[in-house]
Amino acid sequence: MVRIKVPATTANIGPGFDSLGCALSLYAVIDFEETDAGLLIDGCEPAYQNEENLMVAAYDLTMKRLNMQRKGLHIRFHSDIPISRGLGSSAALLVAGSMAANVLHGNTLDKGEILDICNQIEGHPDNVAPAIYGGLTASLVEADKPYSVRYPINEQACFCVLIPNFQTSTHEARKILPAQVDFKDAVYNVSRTAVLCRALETWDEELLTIALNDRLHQPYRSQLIHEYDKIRQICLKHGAAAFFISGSGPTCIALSKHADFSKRLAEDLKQCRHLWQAIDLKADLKGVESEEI
Ligand SMILES: Nc1ncnc2c1ncn2[C@@H]1O[C@H](COP(=O)(O)OP(=O)(O)O)[C@@H](O)[C@H]1O
Ligand SMILES: N[C@@H](CCOP(=O)(O)O)C(=O)O
Repeated sequence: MVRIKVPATTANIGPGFDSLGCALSLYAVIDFEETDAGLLIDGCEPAYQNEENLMVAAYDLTMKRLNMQRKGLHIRFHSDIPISRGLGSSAALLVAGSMAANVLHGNTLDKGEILDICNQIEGHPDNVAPAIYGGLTASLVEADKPYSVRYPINEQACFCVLIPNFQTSTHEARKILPAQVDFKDAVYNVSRTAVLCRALETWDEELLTIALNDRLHQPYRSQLIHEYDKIRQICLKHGAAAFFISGSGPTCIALSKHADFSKRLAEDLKQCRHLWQAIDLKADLKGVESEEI
């Protein structure tokens, strides 16, 4: 039996659409045990207790890569990562399933191969890469193959995640994006993404505020997020260095160097309708971990 611990992730980080991502200190812990036959999944909603489950899909694709076939599987699932909120729940499941199959069958695949398998299912590497490697990652895809590099992130960086009481689907939030962008907007994002990676390392607050802006996805997706403007104003009023949509939303993130930033927001959040929950997180630097038990 193997226990997999995998972090939540925030993708895009403002201008780095489908490229930047950071692992966060919020986790799913999942046990995988091979059995003689059948599939048993404990701990998640009945709707997900079947062969369609993303953990199972990633497990099976990894077994295929290993030229093996799954017999039976018992999964015990516990996750603090909310579903369909923009914190990479689907990537966490994929990474856990792929990693489990690998560890239970000789541990012959490296992290690059796990990334490749998970990206095949997820379709973009910006959540799965930090879930695997930890920390801040930048990724690209060339001829269907994902490549990721890791950037240092300043230890002062605090991510106050604001999670509302409604969901949005990543699939739907991708459909509303335009098919083409203005050249000036492309330059706006490319320049900010490059500068942002260094500003996150040095913690240059002036640059972080400017570089964390985006013209590719947030102007469209903010319309799907109830109370977006109100939440943004609250966070900036209380001293956030920057505010951005986590992944495809609806979770938003206030970036600051204050480890208890959520406390500053508590009173104002009571005035909002969508029961925004504020949680103070740090970057997770380890990425997925496995332990044979
Ligand atoms: N416990 C779970 N078991 C199986 N599938 C899940 C589970 N949690 C989430 N999912 C799948 O992941 C999807 C959510 O992924 P997505 O829309 O990409 O949002 P996010 O990754 O930001 O949470 C769900 O619609 C479901 O298909
Ligand atoms: N780059 C993707 C990231 C989606 O992240 P999720 O956590 O919302 O699934 C996008 O912006 O569509």
